[in-house]
Amino acid sequence: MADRLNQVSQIVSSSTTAASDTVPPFRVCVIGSGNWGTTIAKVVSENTTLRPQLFHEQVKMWVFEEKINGENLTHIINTKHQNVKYLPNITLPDNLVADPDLIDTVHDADIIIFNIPHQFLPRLITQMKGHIKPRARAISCLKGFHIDKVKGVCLMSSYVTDNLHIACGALSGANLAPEVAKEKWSETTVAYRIPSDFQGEGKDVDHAVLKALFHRPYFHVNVVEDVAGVSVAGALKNVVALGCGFVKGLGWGDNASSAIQRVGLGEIIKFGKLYFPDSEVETYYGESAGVADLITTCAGGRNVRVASYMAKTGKSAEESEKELLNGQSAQGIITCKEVHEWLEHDGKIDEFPLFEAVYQIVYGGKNMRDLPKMIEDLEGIDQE
Ligand SMILES: NC(=O)C1=CN([C@@H]2O[C@H](COP(=O)(O)OP(=O)(O)OC[C@H]3O[C@@H](n4cnc5c(N)ncnc54)[C@H](O)[C@@H]3O)[C@@H](O)[C@H]2O)C=CC1
Ligand SMILES: O=C(CO)COP(=O)(O)O
Repeated sequence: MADRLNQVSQIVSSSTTAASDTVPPFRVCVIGSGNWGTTIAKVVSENTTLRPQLFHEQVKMWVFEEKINGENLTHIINTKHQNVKYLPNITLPDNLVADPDLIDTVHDADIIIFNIPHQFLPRLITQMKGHIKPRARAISCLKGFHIDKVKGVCLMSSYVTDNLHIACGALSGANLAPEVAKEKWSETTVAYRIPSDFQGEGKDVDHAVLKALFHRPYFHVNVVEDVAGVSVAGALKNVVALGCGFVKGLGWGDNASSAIQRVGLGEIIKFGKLYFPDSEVETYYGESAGVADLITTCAGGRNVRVASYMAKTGKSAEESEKELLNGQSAQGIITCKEVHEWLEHDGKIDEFPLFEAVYQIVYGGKNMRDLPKMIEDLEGIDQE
């Protein structure tokens, strides 16, 4: 692995770079500083230090500024090298610089990594318009969809491309941030399609460059082209995780959780193939972004914890998220609504009974004890 990554650096350093606004060493920035945003910023900052021919060492991380005990979070990150609110007790590299100014963070970046709760993306994109390099490249680590009544269900990476006119891929996998931040081994999938204005090997971002940016000894990267499959799986597993959290909170055990995951995987693939026919079934089974992320999230993610708390306390999803997560976001709460709105608009609600059941429990006051009835065809069976 080290040899392959060194080869990339050599190709880049030996190439004659054309007069272009985006050439190596690439400047990298991260938009977002939550639990995963800060973790990924740590990962890439470690790699930019290691590979100076390929990347500028400094990585800027845009922070939605807030006060912690009267002090700016950016100041705390830049002086104590810790994100005390969203990733406490993890030391961040010195070359990672927190910046509260979005435009200052992105204006000179060649690689923009989006990593915020997905509901905030449209507002940030609006602010970024006209302030980025025209040939910047992007990777979205977001999990969720944008629903457009005309275009339909839209990937976050497509939202970036449509609005900023830059190529955007996706990173997703079985990656609970606290484990990655502690450098416990995990895998991830990076999906990126080489754009038509690709400048050539050694002069532009390609799969090898992305591997060099994200791969760490504790964070193993597989790079593929299937942006849709990676993104759909990442978004929808959060909805399934809410279902698992309900049965977990009710004390129904592992068998029940597996049943939800089984149905959930089927609905994820069906949704993917229906709305993103180019997405590959192999991605859902064979990549970390597929079934592995489903399993890890349903075991110990925030969505499962929030839903379990709802089951135990009878509190709403929003209250539970607020009480449990200290400002972090359980993205399934919003995603199940997006999915419901789209399926209703498209007349396909009946084909996705688990997604609809989760939506109805979160927003429609349905009883989570009825989940089995809501997702199985029990016609002709007497219900006790
Ligand atoms: N945390 C995890 O384990 C993983 C998360 N993800 C995904 O990564 C994305 C980002 O998640 P996290 O970094 O964990 O975020 P998070 O759930 O920790 O959210 C907190 C972040 O949201 C920011 N925020 C709050 N209000 C805001 C506003 N009005 N505008 C902009 N930002 C605002 C906060 O400043 C903070 O940086 C999500 O889509 C999530 O599903 C993916 C893999 C792992
Ligand atoms: O996406 C995740 C793991 O890959 C994190 O899931 P949660 O948001 O449910 O913690």
